[in-house]
Amino acid sequence: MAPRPLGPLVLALGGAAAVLGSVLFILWKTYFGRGRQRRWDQGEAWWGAEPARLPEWDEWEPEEEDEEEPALEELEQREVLVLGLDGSGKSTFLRVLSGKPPLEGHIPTWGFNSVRLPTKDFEVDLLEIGGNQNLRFYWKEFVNEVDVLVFMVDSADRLRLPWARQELHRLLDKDPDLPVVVVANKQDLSEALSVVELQQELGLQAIDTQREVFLLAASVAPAGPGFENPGTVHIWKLLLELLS
Ligand SMILES: Nc1nc2c(ncn2[C@@H]2O[C@H](COP(=O)(O)OP(=O)(O)OP(=O)(O)O)[C@@H](O)[C@H]2O)c(=O)[nH]1
Ligand SMILES: [Mg+2]
Repeated sequence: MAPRPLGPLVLALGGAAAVLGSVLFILWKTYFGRGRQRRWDQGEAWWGAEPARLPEWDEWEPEEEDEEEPALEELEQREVLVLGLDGSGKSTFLRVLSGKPPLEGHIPTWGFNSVRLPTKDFEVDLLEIGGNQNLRFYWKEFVNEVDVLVFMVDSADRLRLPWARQELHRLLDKDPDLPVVVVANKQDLSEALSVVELQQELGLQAIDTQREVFLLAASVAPAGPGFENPGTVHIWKLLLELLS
């Protein structure tokens, strides 16, 4: 039997991803697009909607509030964007950071995935955008909105390292001042490239020395027992330093 043509299906999936990406982009822009201000200001919904209007009847009297609600303590926000090819370990990183166990297998992120982690001085929003090829197109739209970029690399995925390199450099070109933490993930795997090899493969040695680019070896979810350093702690410590 002749193989069925995949063209229409691929087109439909591509179209769906494009629509999804646009919607996500709009959501992101309204959610993140107000700089570093707190986004849940009193009386305002987080998506920027108008607060509900009260009816304007003459006889209508609002009930007197006895006590004012105590103001929420203002904590500044910091934004970290987590990007990298599909399967590099972004969702796993967010899960482990927020104290959850890694999921079995790869469940692709078809859009955004975020966690908010409080610290003593500020709250850190970590936001992953899926690494699927259709979503990568939107990555560059977000780099100017954040304080730090984490770029996750699967150190054992040798075949796709040139793609990772290309995407990383596109992002570096987009915002020359953005601090970047490149995570050489999956160091627990025997076929993983070392940090020195990755520095070469990702073209990091050629980057302007003024620029803040860090390359950290990690294994955010080691396969099997016996791998001592899970690798999220030193990434988190570096992020806190960069965000302070
Ligand atoms: N061996 C090993 N596997 C890992 C590690 N980190 C993540 N994985 C596995 O890699 C697979 C993909 O991880 P995800 O976190 O879903 O990847 P992702 O970057 O979010 O992928 P997309 O959402 O598709 O962009 C999962 O099966 C994880 O368990 C690691 O440090 N070592
Ligand atoms: Mg994911």
